[in-house]
Amino acid sequence: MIELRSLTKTYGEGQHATTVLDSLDLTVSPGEITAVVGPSGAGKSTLAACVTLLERPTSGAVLVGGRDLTALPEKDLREARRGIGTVFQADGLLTRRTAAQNVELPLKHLGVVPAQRRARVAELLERVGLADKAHRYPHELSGGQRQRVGIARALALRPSVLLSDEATSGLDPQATASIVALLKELRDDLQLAVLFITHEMDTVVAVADTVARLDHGRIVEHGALVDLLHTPSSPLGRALLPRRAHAGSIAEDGATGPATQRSVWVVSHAGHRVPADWLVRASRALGTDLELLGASLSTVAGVAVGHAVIGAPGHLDDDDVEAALIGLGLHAQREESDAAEQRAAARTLEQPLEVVA
Ligand SMILES: Nc1ncnc2c1ncn2[C@@H]1O[C@H](COP(=O)(O)OP(=O)(O)OP(=O)(O)O)[C@@H](O)[C@H]1O
Repeated sequence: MIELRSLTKTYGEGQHATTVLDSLDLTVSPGEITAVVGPSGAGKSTLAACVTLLERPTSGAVLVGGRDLTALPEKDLREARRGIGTVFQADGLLTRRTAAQNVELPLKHLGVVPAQRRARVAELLERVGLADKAHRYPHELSGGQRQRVGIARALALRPSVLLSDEATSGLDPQATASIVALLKELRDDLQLAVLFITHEMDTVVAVADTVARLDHGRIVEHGALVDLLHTPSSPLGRALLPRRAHAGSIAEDGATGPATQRSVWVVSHAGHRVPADWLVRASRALGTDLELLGASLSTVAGVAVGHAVIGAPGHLDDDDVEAALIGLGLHAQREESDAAEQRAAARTLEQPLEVVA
């Protein structure tokens, strides 16, 4: 487990002081992946540096397994840092060493005897799916494979916490997916507490159990991923599952009549409670057809989540439409947008509708 308590980092002094981390509290439990997201300059890199104590926090505590790292003198810190394995964006592998030799380095520095080192390296490479690449040099490996070697090296000293600082940034989607799968496996098999710092929202949705949003050095939102995705009032929930533009019958030729004669609703789809045929049921309840204008739906942690944009004929009362949708377990919010905006949105549609099984 890793606990950050009132973690504060201020650079400079007096008039020139800048507080980059501001009384930050965060706990990641064993077997949990917590993603920390935030815009550029929010303090993500500083957080990573303070967690490993490469930067000394100005105040506050970093506890790993209940032990406060900030209270330790430099000589004891080295040993305590072994509790945290780190993986960075640049894999940081030594180019003239093989994958096995790179993984072996922390064990060598610790003075582990050669026979044990070899056994542990073999076990680690097996663990990350690279047993057959032990003797390859970094330039002979793909980006994803290099990052796997980095993860194996980070695990060499059996840490209880894994800090991933933009570890998947710059990887192609396939390699990212394979690293995400590996991190989840490690979370479950080794009961690691994983602090996953990233700016990639798609990856957060794929990997995180909980998400914290960092802004100006403070955690301004924090919660379980699925809860955030089901909370339309949550900026983080919205950012994690971006709404696709409207599509379909909002055509330039106004084939279905002027868009102003219809109300447009954004419906958040919380799959565990909503019947699959909710659109048909809502239409039936209202005695008229609702139109599906666009949707972005996917499955997270086995639950269908996402947004749909629907159009309701203008003669319907807003309260009735809302009641029909809410009655089916949906969140519904009427969109204030004029026809011109809707046509623009239709033109900017990027992706086809994803169909959820
Ligand atoms: N050594 C330093 N001295 C003064 N200010 C610093 C120092 N390091 C970082 N900062 C400031 O702290 C703030 C947070 O920086 P940080 O690099 O942690 O943000 P970030 O969220 O990682 O951003 P990015 O996603 O762009 O890497 C920035 O405003 C930055 O200018």
